[in-house]
Amino acid sequence: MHTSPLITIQAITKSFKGVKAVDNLTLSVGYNEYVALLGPNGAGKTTLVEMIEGLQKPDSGSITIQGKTWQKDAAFLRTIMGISLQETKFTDKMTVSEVLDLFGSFYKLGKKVTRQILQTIRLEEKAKAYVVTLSGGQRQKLALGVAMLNNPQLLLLDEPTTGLDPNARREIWDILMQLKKERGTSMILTTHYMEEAAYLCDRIVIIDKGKILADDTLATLLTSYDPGEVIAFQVSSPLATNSLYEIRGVKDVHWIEEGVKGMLTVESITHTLPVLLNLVESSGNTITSFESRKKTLDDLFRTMTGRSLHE
Ligand SMILES: Nc1ncnc2c1ncn2[C@@H]1O[C@H](COP(=O)(O)OP(=O)(O)OP(=O)(O)O)[C@@H](O)[C@H]1O
Repeated sequence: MHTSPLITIQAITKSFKGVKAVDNLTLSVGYNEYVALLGPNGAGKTTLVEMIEGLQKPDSGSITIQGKTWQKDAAFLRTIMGISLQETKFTDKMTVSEVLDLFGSFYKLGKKVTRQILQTIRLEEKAKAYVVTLSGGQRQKLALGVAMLNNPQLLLLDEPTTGLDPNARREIWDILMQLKKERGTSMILTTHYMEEAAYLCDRIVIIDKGKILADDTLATLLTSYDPGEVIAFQVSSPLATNSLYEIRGVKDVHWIEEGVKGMLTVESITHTLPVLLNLVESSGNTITSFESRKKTLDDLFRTMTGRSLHE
C-alpha cells in the first residue's frame, strides 16, 4: 500500500510573456489512478503535462513524483515514465519491430520484451511493415507501444486518439485499460473527448486559463456540481428569452442561434416540456427539432465558463 500519492503538484505557475499558461495549480495523482485533463484549446494542459514530464520548469511551486523531483532525480524519473506526445513522428524508413527494438535498446531490453509489447498493442501482423504504410490508428498504437516499453509506473499521453476513427479509438482504450489492470499503471491523459475521459479515467480534471475548475469523478461532476437535464430545440420563428425563463424549472437558456435554436437547462424534462410545447404552439410557432438528454461535461463546462469545450 502506498501512503502518499504518486504525483504531488503544489501551487505551480508558468507564464509565457506575462500570460499565465498554468496559474497556481495544485493537483495530486494516486497509484493505479487514471486522470483526464479536459479543457479547451490553450487551457494549459500541454504546459502542465510538460512540467510533469520535466520538459518545462515551473516558474514557482513544486512537483514531486514518487517522492522525487526533476532537480535532484531526473535520471530516476525518466525510468518510471512513459510519454507519448501529440502526433509522434517516427522515421518512415523503419519497420514497426525495428522502431520497438531501437527504443527498447535504450532501456537495454531484449527482443523478447519488444515482441511482447507488439502483442499488447496488437500490431503483430504489421511487425515487418514500414511505418510509412501504417494508418493513423496504427501509428498511435506504435507510439503507445514505445511509451510503455520500460514498463512505466506513469503514462503521460497527450491526445492519444485525436483524429482517429471510433474503432481505432476503442482499440487504444482497450490497451490502456489492460495496462491499468495488469500492471497497476497510473496515467494522465489530455483529451478533448468527453467520452474518452469518461470511459478511461477515475477522475476528471477540468482546466481553463491555467486553473482547475473542477476535479472529481464523472458521476459527481454531473450530479453535484450542476444537476439538471437539457432540452435542445429549434423553432420556426424567434422566441423571447424572457418567456423561457418564466417557465418554472428553467435554470438556464443558451442560444446557438438567437431566438430560434437553443438549449434549456431544466430541473426536470417531464415538468418543463408540456409548458414549453404549449408556449410555442399558443403563439402560432412550431418546433422543428427537439432532443432531451442528461447533462454532459460540455454542458457543465458551459455553465462554469459560458463557453463550450470545443470552441
Ligand atoms: N512556448 C510557448 N510560448 C508562448 N506561449 C505559450 C508557449 N506554450 C504555451 N503557450 C501559451 O500558453 C497557453 C496554454 O497553452 P497549452 O499549449 O498548454 O494549452 P493546451 O490546453 O494544451 O491547448 P491545446 O488543447 O490546444 O493543446 C496558451 O495561451 C499558449 O498560447
